[in-house]
Amino acid sequence: MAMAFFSTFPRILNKFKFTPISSNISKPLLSLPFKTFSFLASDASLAEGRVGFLGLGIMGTPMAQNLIKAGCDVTVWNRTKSKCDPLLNLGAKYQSSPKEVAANCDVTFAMVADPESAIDVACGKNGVASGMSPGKGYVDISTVDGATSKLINEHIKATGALFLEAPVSGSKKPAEDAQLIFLTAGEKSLYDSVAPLLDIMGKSRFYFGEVGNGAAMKLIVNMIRGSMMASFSEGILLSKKVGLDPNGLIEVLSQSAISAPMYSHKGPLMVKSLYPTEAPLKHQQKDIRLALALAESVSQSTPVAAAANELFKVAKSYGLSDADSSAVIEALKAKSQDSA
Ligand SMILES: NC(=O)C1=CN([C@@H]2O[C@H](COP(=O)(O)OP(=O)(O)OC[C@H]3O[C@@H](n4cnc5c(N)ncnc54)[C@H](OP(=O)(O)O)[C@@H]3O)[C@@H](O)[C@H]2O)C=CC1
Ligand SMILES: O=CC(=O)O
Repeated sequence: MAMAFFSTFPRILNKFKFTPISSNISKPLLSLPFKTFSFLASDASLAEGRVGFLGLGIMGTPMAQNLIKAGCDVTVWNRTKSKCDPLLNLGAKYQSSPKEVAANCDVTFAMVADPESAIDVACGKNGVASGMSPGKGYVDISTVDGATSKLINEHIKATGALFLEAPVSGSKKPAEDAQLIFLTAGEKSLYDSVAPLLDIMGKSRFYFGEVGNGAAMKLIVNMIRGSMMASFSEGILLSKKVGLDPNGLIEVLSQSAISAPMYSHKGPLMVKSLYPTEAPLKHQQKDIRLALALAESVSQSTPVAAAANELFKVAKSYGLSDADSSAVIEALKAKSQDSA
Protein backbone atom coordinates (compact mmCIF):
# COMPACT_ATOMS: atom_id res chain seq x y z
CA MET A 1 0.00 0.00 0.00
CA ALA A 2 1.28 3.41 -0.88
CA MET A 3 1.72 5.28 2.38
CA ALA A 4 2.28 8.82 1.28
CA PHE A 5 3.20 10.15 4.69
CA PHE A 6 5.77 7.42 5.29
CA SER A 7 8.41 9.11 3.28
CA THR A 8 7.54 12.64 4.30
CA PHE A 9 8.85 12.70 7.85
CA PRO A 10 12.51 12.43 6.88
CA ARG A 11 12.05 15.74 5.12
CA ILE A 12 10.73 17.31 8.31
CA LEU A 13 13.56 15.79 10.25
CA ASN A 14 16.21 16.88 7.79
CA LYS A 15 14.79 20.35 7.96
CA PHE A 16 15.11 20.42 11.72
CA LYS A 17 18.35 18.48 11.93
CA PHE A 18 16.86 15.62 13.86
CA THR A 19 19.26 13.20 15.53
CA PRO A 20 19.32 9.82 13.77
CA ILE A 21 17.33 7.25 15.71
CA SER A 22 20.21 4.87 16.18
CA SER A 23 21.90 7.39 18.46
CA ASN A 24 19.09 7.72 20.94
CA ILE A 25 18.23 4.09 21.50
CA SER A 26 19.67 3.07 24.81
CA LYS A 27 22.27 0.35 24.63
CA PRO A 28 20.73 -2.37 26.80
CA LEU A 29 17.82 -2.57 24.39
CA LEU A 30 20.10 -3.80 21.65
CA SER A 31 20.40 -7.18 23.31
CA LEU A 32 16.67 -7.83 23.46
CA PRO A 33 15.56 -10.24 20.74
CA PHE A 34 12.16 -8.62 20.24
CA LYS A 35 13.50 -5.12 19.80
CA THR A 36 13.16 -3.97 16.24
CA PHE A 37 14.98 -1.06 14.76
CA SER A 38 13.68 0.95 11.93
CA PHE A 39 15.32 3.28 9.51
CA LEU A 40 13.92 6.26 7.81
CA ALA A 41 12.55 5.98 4.32
CA SER A 42 14.81 7.75 1.87
CA ASP A 43 12.35 9.34 -0.53
CA ALA A 44 12.05 12.93 0.64
CA SER A 45 10.23 14.15 -2.43
CA LEU A 46 6.67 14.04 -1.14
CA ALA A 47 4.80 16.75 0.68
CA GLU A 48 5.39 17.08 4.41
CA GLY A 49 3.24 14.83 6.58
CA ARG A 50 0.38 16.25 8.60
CA VAL A 51 0.24 14.98 12.16
CA GLY A 52 -2.94 14.87 14.23
CA PHE A 53 -2.92 14.84 18.03
CA LEU A 54 -5.99 14.00 20.13
CA GLY A 55 -6.03 14.35 23.92
CA LEU A 56 -4.18 17.25 25.48
CA GLY A 57 -3.94 16.26 29.12
CA ILE A 58 -0.84 16.06 31.31
CA MET A 59 0.95 13.85 28.77
CA GLY A 60 -0.59 14.83 25.44
CA THR A 61 0.16 18.53 25.77
CA PRO A 62 3.95 18.28 26.13
CA MET A 63 4.12 15.49 23.54
CA ALA A 64 2.25 17.58 20.97
CA GLN A 65 4.38 20.58 21.95
CA ASN A 66 7.54 18.65 21.17
CA LEU A 67 6.21 17.71 17.74
CA ILE A 68 5.39 21.35 17.01
CA LYS A 69 8.76 22.53 18.28
CA ALA A 70 10.43 19.99 15.98
CA GLY A 71 8.66 21.62 13.06
CA CYS A 72 5.87 19.12 12.42
CA ASP A 73 2.59 20.27 10.92
CA VAL A 74 0.32 19.43 13.88
CA THR A 75 -3.48 19.55 14.11
CA VAL A 76 -4.98 19.14 17.58
CA TRP A 77 -8.31 18.28 19.18
CA ASN A 78 -9.29 17.91 22.82
CA ARG A 79 -12.69 17.21 24.39
CA THR A 80 -12.30 20.36 26.49
CA LYS A 81 -11.47 22.79 23.73
CA SER A 82 -9.69 25.38 25.90
CA LYS A 83 -6.80 22.95 26.43
CA CYS A 84 -5.96 23.37 22.74
CA ASP A 85 -5.12 27.06 23.20
CA PRO A 86 -1.46 26.72 24.31
CA LEU A 87 -0.83 24.46 21.29
CA LEU A 88 -2.64 26.81 18.89
CA ASN A 89 -0.45 29.62 20.23
CA LEU A 90 2.57 27.55 19.25
CA GLY A 91 1.28 27.20 15.70
CA ALA A 92 -0.91 24.09 15.79
CA LYS A 93 -4.07 23.88 13.70
CA TYR A 94 -7.45 22.89 15.15
CA GLN A 95 -10.21 20.57 13.98
CA SER A 96 -13.53 20.16 15.75
CA SER A 97 -13.63 16.34 16.10
CA PRO A 98 -11.37 13.29 16.01
CA LYS A 99 -12.98 12.46 12.64
CA GLU A 100 -11.96 15.83 11.18
CA VAL A 101 -8.43 15.52 12.54
CA ALA A 102 -8.05 12.06 11.04
CA ALA A 103 -9.51 13.18 7.72
CA ASN A 104 -7.08 16.10 7.53
CA CYS A 105 -3.93 14.33 8.69
CA ASP A 106 -1.68 11.55 7.43
CA VAL A 107 -1.04 10.08 10.85
CA THR A 108 -3.07 10.74 14.00
CA PHE A 109 -1.96 10.14 17.59
CA ALA A 110 -4.31 9.82 20.56
CA MET A 111 -3.39 10.15 24.24
CA VAL A 112 -6.60 9.87 26.24
CA ALA A 113 -7.51 8.67 29.71
CA ASP A 114 -8.65 5.05 29.63
CA PRO A 115 -10.24 2.23 27.58
CA GLU A 116 -13.64 3.93 27.47
CA SER A 117 -12.30 7.23 26.15
CA ALA A 118 -9.89 5.48 23.74
CA ILE A 119 -12.82 3.56 22.21
CA ASP A 120 -14.97 6.66 22.14
CA VAL A 121 -12.34 8.74 20.38
CA ALA A 122 -11.45 6.01 17.88
CA CYS A 123 -14.75 4.25 17.20
CA GLY A 124 -17.51 6.57 18.45
CA LYS A 125 -19.64 9.08 16.59
CA ASN A 126 -17.29 11.50 14.82
CA GLY A 127 -14.45 9.26 15.92
CA VAL A 128 -11.13 8.68 14.21
CA ALA A 129 -12.32 5.64 12.23
CA SER A 130 -14.92 7.71 10.41
CA GLY A 131 -12.17 10.00 9.10
CA MET A 132 -9.71 7.27 8.17
CA SER A 133 -8.93 5.88 4.72
CA PRO A 134 -6.18 3.89 3.02
CA GLY A 135 -2.81 5.62 3.24
CA LYS A 136 -3.41 6.96 6.74
CA GLY A 137 -2.20 5.72 10.11
CA TYR A 138 -3.56 5.82 13.67
CA VAL A 139 -1.31 5.53 16.73
CA ASP A 140 -2.98 5.14 20.11
CA ILE A 141 -0.60 6.10 22.92
CA SER A 142 -3.20 5.84 25.70
CA THR A 143 -2.73 3.14 28.34
CA VAL A 144 -5.48 0.58 27.71
CA ASP A 145 -5.93 -3.18 27.85
CA GLY A 146 -5.25 -5.48 24.92
CA ALA A 147 -8.94 -6.13 24.19
CA THR A 148 -9.55 -2.41 23.78
CA SER A 149 -6.56 -2.06 21.52
CA LYS A 150 -7.68 -4.99 19.38
CA LEU A 151 -11.16 -3.52 19.02
CA ILE A 152 -9.72 -0.19 17.89
CA ASN A 153 -7.39 -2.01 15.50
CA GLU A 154 -10.37 -3.74 13.88
CA HIS A 155 -12.22 -0.47 13.38
CA ILE A 156 -9.20 1.27 11.89
CA LYS A 157 -8.22 -1.65 9.67
CA ALA A 158 -11.77 -1.84 8.30
CA THR A 159 -11.17 1.59 6.74
CA GLY A 160 -8.01 0.42 4.98
CA ALA A 161 -5.81 2.50 7.30
CA LEU A 162 -3.08 1.16 9.59
CA PHE A 163 -2.98 0.90 13.40
CA LEU A 164 -0.22 0.93 15.97
CA GLU A 165 -0.61 0.83 19.76
CA ALA A 166 2.18 2.77 21.44
CA PRO A 167 1.64 3.34 25.18
CA VAL A 168 4.49 5.07 26.95
CA SER A 169 6.49 4.55 30.08
CA GLY A 170 7.53 7.84 31.62
CA SER A 171 5.54 10.61 33.22
CA LYS A 172 5.02 14.39 32.87
CA LYS A 173 8.71 15.41 33.06
CA PRO A 174 9.92 12.72 30.63
CA ALA A 175 7.12 13.83 28.29
CA GLU A 176 8.32 17.43 28.54
CA ASP A 177 11.94 16.38 28.07
CA ALA A 178 11.17 13.99 25.18
CA GLN A 179 12.43 11.08 27.26
CA LEU A 180 9.48 8.72 26.94
CA ILE A 181 9.79 5.01 26.20
CA PHE A 182 7.35 3.77 23.56
CA LEU A 183 5.99 0.22 23.92
CA THR A 184 4.54 -0.44 20.49
CA ALA A 185 2.77 -3.26 18.68
CA GLY A 186 0.67 -3.57 15.57
CA GLU A 187 1.36 -2.71 11.95
CA LYS A 188 5.12 -2.86 11.50
CA SER A 189 5.15 -0.62 8.43
CA LEU A 190 3.39 2.07 10.45
CA TYR A 191 5.89 1.61 13.27
CA ASP A 192 8.73 2.13 10.80
CA SER A 193 7.07 5.19 9.34
CA VAL A 194 6.27 6.97 12.58
CA ALA A 195 9.58 6.06 14.23
CA PRO A 196 10.99 9.56 13.55
CA LEU A 197 7.98 11.08 15.30
CA LEU A 198 8.30 8.71 18.26
CA ASP A 199 11.93 9.73 18.47
CA ILE A 200 10.96 13.39 18.67
CA MET A 201 8.82 12.59 21.73
CA GLY A 202 10.84 9.84 23.37
CA LYS A 203 14.26 8.41 24.13
CA SER A 204 13.64 4.82 23.06
CA ARG A 205 11.08 2.53 21.53
CA PHE A 206 10.24 -1.15 21.45
CA TYR A 207 8.23 -3.12 18.94
CA PHE A 208 6.49 -6.19 20.36
CA GLY A 209 4.65 -7.66 17.36
CA GLU A 210 0.92 -8.18 17.38
CA VAL A 211 -1.62 -5.75 18.80
CA GLY A 212 -2.11 -6.27 22.52
CA ASN A 213 1.54 -6.98 23.32
CA GLY A 214 2.43 -3.31 23.76
CA ALA A 215 -0.60 -2.81 25.98
CA ALA A 216 0.32 -5.86 28.06
CA MET A 217 3.91 -4.67 28.51
CA LYS A 218 2.73 -1.24 29.63
CA LEU A 219 0.26 -2.73 32.12
CA ILE A 220 2.92 -5.00 33.58
CA VAL A 221 5.34 -2.09 33.94
CA ASN A 222 2.71 0.00 35.68
CA MET A 223 1.58 -2.90 37.87
CA ILE A 224 5.15 -3.03 39.17
CA ARG A 225 5.23 0.77 39.47
CA GLY A 226 2.05 0.76 41.59
CA SER A 227 3.34 -1.97 43.89
CA MET A 228 6.62 -0.09 44.28
CA MET A 229 4.80 3.11 45.17
CA ALA A 230 2.64 1.33 47.74
CA SER A 231 5.65 -0.36 49.33
CA PHE A 232 7.66 2.87 49.30
CA SER A 233 4.77 4.61 51.08
CA GLU A 234 4.81 1.96 53.81
CA GLY A 235 8.55 2.40 54.20
CA ILE A 236 8.31 6.18 54.57
CA LEU A 237 5.63 5.89 57.24
CA LEU A 238 7.37 3.06 59.07
CA SER A 239 10.68 4.93 59.16
CA LYS A 240 8.89 7.93 60.68
CA LYS A 241 7.11 5.80 63.28
CA VAL A 242 10.35 4.24 64.51
CA GLY A 243 11.99 7.65 64.80
CA LEU A 244 14.06 7.63 61.62
CA ASP A 245 14.23 10.56 59.21
CA PRO A 246 12.36 9.41 56.09
CA ASN A 247 14.65 11.65 54.03
CA GLY A 248 17.46 9.43 55.28
CA LEU A 249 15.58 6.41 53.96
CA ILE A 250 15.25 8.11 50.57
CA GLU A 251 18.99 8.83 50.54
CA VAL A 252 19.86 5.24 51.48
CA LEU A 253 17.52 3.89 48.80
CA SER A 254 19.08 6.18 46.20
CA GLN A 255 22.47 4.54 46.77
CA SER A 256 21.16 1.01 47.06
CA ALA A 257 20.55 -1.82 44.63
CA ILE A 258 16.83 -1.02 44.76
CA SER A 259 17.21 2.64 43.88
CA ALA A 260 14.65 4.05 41.49
CA PRO A 261 14.36 7.58 40.07
CA MET A 262 10.74 7.57 41.26
CA TYR A 263 11.82 7.31 44.92
CA SER A 264 14.27 10.21 44.71
CA HIS A 265 11.89 12.34 42.68
CA LYS A 266 8.65 11.80 44.60
CA GLY A 267 9.98 10.87 48.05
CA PRO A 268 10.92 14.32 49.41
CA LEU A 269 7.51 15.67 48.35
CA MET A 270 5.70 12.71 49.93
CA VAL A 271 7.51 13.37 53.21
CA LYS A 272 6.02 16.89 53.06
CA SER A 273 2.58 15.49 52.10
CA LEU A 274 2.78 17.23 48.71
CA TYR A 275 1.40 15.47 45.64
CA PRO A 276 1.59 17.76 42.57
CA THR A 277 -0.08 15.73 39.85
CA GLU A 278 2.26 14.19 37.30
CA ALA A 279 0.69 10.72 37.06
CA PRO A 280 -2.91 10.90 38.29
CA LEU A 281 -3.72 8.36 40.99
CA LYS A 282 -6.90 7.33 39.15
CA HIS A 283 -4.81 6.33 36.12
CA GLN A 284 -2.38 4.32 38.27
CA GLN A 285 -5.29 2.44 39.83
CA LYS A 286 -6.78 1.88 36.36
CA ASP A 287 -3.48 0.38 35.21
CA ILE A 288 -3.22 -2.02 38.16
CA ARG A 289 -6.87 -2.99 37.71
CA LEU A 290 -6.26 -3.79 34.04
CA ALA A 291 -3.03 -5.63 34.88
CA LEU A 292 -4.89 -7.76 37.42
CA ALA A 293 -7.46 -8.67 34.76
CA LEU A 294 -4.63 -9.56 32.40
CA ALA A 295 -3.08 -11.77 35.09
CA GLU A 296 -6.41 -13.43 35.76
CA SER A 297 -6.86 -14.17 32.05
CA VAL A 298 -3.77 -16.39 32.18
CA SER A 299 -4.25 -17.63 35.77
CA GLN A 300 -1.15 -15.82 37.01
CA SER A 301 -1.14 -15.11 40.73
CA THR A 302 -0.42 -11.44 41.57
CA PRO A 303 -1.11 -10.99 45.30
CA VAL A 304 1.27 -8.05 45.75
CA ALA A 305 -0.35 -6.06 42.96
CA ALA A 306 -3.80 -7.00 44.29
CA ALA A 307 -2.90 -5.57 47.70
CA ALA A 308 -1.53 -2.40 46.09
CA ASN A 309 -4.73 -2.09 44.09
CA GLU A 310 -6.79 -2.13 47.28
CA LEU A 311 -4.67 0.68 48.69
CA PHE A 312 -5.14 2.80 45.56
CA LYS A 313 -8.88 2.15 45.75
CA VAL A 314 -8.90 3.41 49.35
CA ALA A 315 -7.00 6.52 48.24
CA LYS A 316 -9.58 7.10 45.51
CA SER A 317 -12.38 6.79 48.04
CA TYR A 318 -10.66 9.60 50.01
CA GLY A 319 -11.06 11.92 47.02
CA LEU A 320 -7.49 11.59 45.80
CA SER A 321 -8.23 10.43 42.24
CA ASP A 322 -6.80 13.53 40.61
CA ALA A 323 -3.83 13.88 42.97
CA ASP A 324 -0.52 12.36 42.00
CA SER A 325 -0.29 8.59 42.41
CA SER A 326 2.16 9.18 45.28
CA ALA A 327 -0.83 10.37 47.32
CA VAL A 328 -1.54 6.67 47.89
CA ILE A 329 0.51 7.18 51.08
CA GLU A 330 -2.47 9.10 52.49
CA ALA A 331 -4.51 5.90 52.43
CA LEU A 332 -1.97 4.29 54.76
CA LYS A 333 -1.93 7.30 57.07
CA ALA A 334 -5.69 7.17 57.31
CA LYS A 335 -5.53 3.42 57.91
CA SER A 336 -3.09 3.84 60.82
CA GLN A 337 -5.26 6.58 62.31
CA ASP A 338 -8.37 4.41 61.90
CA SER A 339 -6.71 1.55 63.71
CA ALA A 340 -5.10 3.76 66.41
N1 LIG B 1 0.50 11.07 33.53
C1 LIG B 1 1.38 10.09 33.43
O1 LIG B 1 2.40 10.07 34.14
C2 LIG B 1 1.21 9.01 32.43
C3 LIG B 1 -0.01 8.71 31.86
N2 LIG B 1 -0.12 7.67 30.97
C4 LIG B 1 -1.39 7.33 30.35
O2 LIG B 1 -1.63 8.30 29.35
C5 LIG B 1 -3.02 8.59 29.23
C6 LIG B 1 -3.25 10.08 29.46
O3 LIG B 1 -2.74 10.40 30.73
P1 LIG B 1 -2.70 11.90 31.28
O4 LIG B 1 -2.34 12.83 30.19
O5 LIG B 1 -1.88 11.85 32.49
O6 LIG B 1 -4.21 12.08 31.68
P2 LIG B 1 -5.11 13.39 31.87
O7 LIG B 1 -6.16 12.97 32.82
O8 LIG B 1 -4.27 14.57 32.18
O9 LIG B 1 -5.72 13.60 30.41
C7 LIG B 1 -6.69 12.74 29.92
C8 LIG B 1 -7.08 13.15 28.52
O10 LIG B 1 -8.12 12.27 28.07
C9 LIG B 1 -9.22 13.07 27.63
N3 LIG B 1 -10.47 12.36 27.82
C10 LIG B 1 -10.93 11.77 28.94
N4 LIG B 1 -12.11 11.19 28.72
C11 LIG B 1 -12.42 11.43 27.43
C12 LIG B 1 -13.52 11.08 26.59
N5 LIG B 1 -14.55 10.35 27.05
N6 LIG B 1 -13.50 11.49 25.31
C13 LIG B 1 -12.46 12.21 24.84
N7 LIG B 1 -11.39 12.58 25.57
C14 LIG B 1 -11.37 12.18 26.85
C15 LIG B 1 -9.14 14.32 28.48
O11 LIG B 1 -9.91 15.34 27.91
P3 LIG B 1 -10.42 16.60 28.81
O12 LIG B 1 -9.30 17.57 28.83
O13 LIG B 1 -11.63 17.08 28.10
O14 LIG B 1 -10.75 16.04 30.18
C16 LIG B 1 -7.65 14.57 28.43
O15 LIG B 1 -7.26 15.14 27.22
C17 LIG B 1 -3.70 7.67 30.25
O16 LIG B 1 -4.10 6.50 29.59
C18 LIG B 1 -2.60 7.38 31.26
O17 LIG B 1 -2.80 6.17 31.92
C19 LIG B 1 0.99 6.96 30.55
C20 LIG B 1 2.22 7.24 31.07
C21 LIG B 1 2.42 8.25 32.07
O1 LIG C 1 2.37 5.79 33.88
C1 LIG C 1 3.27 6.33 34.49
C2 LIG C 1 4.68 6.11 34.24
O2 LIG C 1 5.50 6.71 34.96
O3 LIG C 1 5.01 5.32 33.34
